[in-house]
Amino acid sequence: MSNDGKNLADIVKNVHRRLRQELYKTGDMESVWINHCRNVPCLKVQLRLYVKNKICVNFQVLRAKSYLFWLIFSKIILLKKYASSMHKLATEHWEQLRVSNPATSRINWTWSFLQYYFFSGGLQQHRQKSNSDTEWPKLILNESKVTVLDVGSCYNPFGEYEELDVLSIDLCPALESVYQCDFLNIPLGKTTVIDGQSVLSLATNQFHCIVFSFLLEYFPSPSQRWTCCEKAHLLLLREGILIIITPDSKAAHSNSKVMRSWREALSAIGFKRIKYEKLQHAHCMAFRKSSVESVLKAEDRELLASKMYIPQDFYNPSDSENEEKDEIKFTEAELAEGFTNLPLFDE
Ligand SMILES: C[S@@+](CC[C@H](N)C(=O)[O-])C[C@H]1O[C@@H](n2cnc3c(N)ncnc32)[C@H](O)[C@@H]1O
Repeated sequence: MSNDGKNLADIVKNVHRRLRQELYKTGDMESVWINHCRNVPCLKVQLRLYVKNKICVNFQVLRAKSYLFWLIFSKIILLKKYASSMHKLATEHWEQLRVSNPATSRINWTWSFLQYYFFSGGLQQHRQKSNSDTEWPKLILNESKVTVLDVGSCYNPFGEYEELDVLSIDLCPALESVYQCDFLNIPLGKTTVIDGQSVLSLATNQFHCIVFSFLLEYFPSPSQRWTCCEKAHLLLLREGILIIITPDSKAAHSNSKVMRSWREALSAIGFKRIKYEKLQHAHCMAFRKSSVESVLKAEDRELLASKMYIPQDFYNPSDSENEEKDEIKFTEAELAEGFTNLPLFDE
């Protein structure tokens, strides 16, 4: 990979690493998350507030406000930089590989699975296989389009497919075709509400497909990943599909324990894994919403949420500046290595 590509990948990885460090320091994932994404969608409001408060006579207060403003502003810049780096990495560097070797592409994989499931009889096959007495509702495609919610979309990679009706959302979108939305905290209700460039709420039982492509490892805690999967279950139509793609450049077996653990957690939510494939740089999985909402006890939920771990969750953050160097200290270092890298391709 070129130096430019490596630099872009470092910007992306550093944001993930910083979140994990913050969580280790404070142990409070809620405040870490609020801090991370606070005010991202309301830069205009922040600027207005700041200008209004500039008349404040108390110098200390003004200094504190300036500092706060600087903090907020630097965070916004950080997330914007992340968005543009991720966009460039995917569309310039990874795209070259997609063209030369289409089998390596998570986008191609997702599209070919959706074609099979929704347009080539896959849905019917799985309905029969499920051996359920339940009367399955007919999953209807509106105008023959598959409704897709692409969470953490960044640059709307699925927008190119005419057969898909895609709602792309991201904490900090790289493009205007992607709506701003914090999926972790978005309210779910009867209708989807969009205001300008932001999604304010999402309707349950609405989507044929939800995509988490390179999303879950962004979160520093297993329970945040679990929350996303629970939300996906509520938002999907019955028999709908959750696609999860997670980066890993190692051989399939190296992280099979992690993938098994995710599968168990998702099964408890009501998702059945119906397709798994290891591509050169990613694990690709399709989960089918096979049951209506399950009622879980609080202690079971906690245990199940912990199953959504990734190896980096166990790093000592004081070592994390030199994460790669320090891997040898961990018993699961082998396992962890694959996940410390977003796909970094050797040229
Ligand atoms: C590694 S990028 C993946 C981009 C794209 N899906 C792909 O496969 O190339 C992860 C994206 O998830 C977004 N993200 C992280 N947390 C999110 C949240 N709570 N709600 C919405 N998007 C989120 C980030 O802003 C980032 O753009």
